[in-house]
Amino acid sequence: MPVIEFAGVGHTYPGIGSTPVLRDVTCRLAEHRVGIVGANGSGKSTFVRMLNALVVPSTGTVRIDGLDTARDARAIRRRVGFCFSDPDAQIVMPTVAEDVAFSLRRRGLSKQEIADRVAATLAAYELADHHDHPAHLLSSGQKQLLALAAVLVTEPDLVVMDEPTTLLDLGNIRRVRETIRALPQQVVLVTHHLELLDDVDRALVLHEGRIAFDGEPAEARTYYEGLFA
Ligand SMILES: Nc1ncnc2c1ncn2[C@@H]1O[C@H](COP(=O)(O)OP(=O)(O)OP(=O)(O)O)[C@@H](O)[C@H]1O
Repeated sequence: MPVIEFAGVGHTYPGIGSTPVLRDVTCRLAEHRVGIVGANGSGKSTFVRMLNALVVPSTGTVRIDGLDTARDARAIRRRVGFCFSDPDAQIVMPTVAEDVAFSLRRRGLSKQEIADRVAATLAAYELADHHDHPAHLLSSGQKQLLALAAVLVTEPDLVVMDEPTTLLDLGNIRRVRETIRALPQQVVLVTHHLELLDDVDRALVLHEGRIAFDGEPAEARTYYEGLFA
C-alpha cells in the first residue's frame, strides 16, 4: 500500500487577495480506503490534486512512498490514477474505446493486448455496447463511468477519486461502490455521498482548509453533520 505523507502543507492559489485554501495539513495515510468529506470550498479537491502533483503545495511537502510531488511528478503520475469529478475534463478521445485505449499508450503493449484490455474494461463498466460511440454523446453518468474505466485500465497503485458518484443514478452509484470495494489498490475518495464512508477505513473531515477530524468513518460522519447543525 503506498504511504501518503503531508508535512506542514499550506496552499494559496495565485491571485490578488487570495486566502489560503489549505493550512498546516500534516498527516500520514496508509490505509486501503481513505474517505474525505467537507463543505464546498473546504479544500478537498486541492488536497487530492496534490496526490498526483496536479497541485504542488505553496508550503510544506507531499510525498508518495517517499517521492516528493514537487520533484518527482512524472514518476508519481505513473503510480497514481486520478479521476476528476467532471468527466469532460478527462475524456480526450473521440470514441469510448479510443479514450480507454489512450490511457494505455506508451506502455509497450501490442495492439491486440490494448484491444483486449479495453474490451474487458468496457464490459466491466457496462460500456461494451458503446465501444464506438462518440464519448461526448454519452450520458453524464456514462461519462463518469468512462472516466473511471480509463483510469482503472492503467492499474495504478493508488486511485484518487474526486466525487466519483455525483452524476450517477442509484444503480450506477451501487456499481461504482462495488467497483471500489473490489479494487485491490489503495483508494482515496472525496465524496458528498456520506453513505460511501461506510466503505472506508479512515475518514478526514476538512474544514476551512484544515483537517478538523481524522478517524473512524462513523464518527467523521457525525462530526461533519455537526458542522451544519
Ligand atoms: N485553480 C484555482 N485557482 C484559484 N482558486 C481556486 C482554484 N481551485 C480552487 N480554488 C479555490 O480554492 C477553494 C477550495 O477549493 P476546492 O476545490 O479545493 O474545494 P472543495 O472542498 O473540493 O469544494 P467542493 O466540495 O465545492 O468541490 C475554493 O474557494 C476555490 O474557489
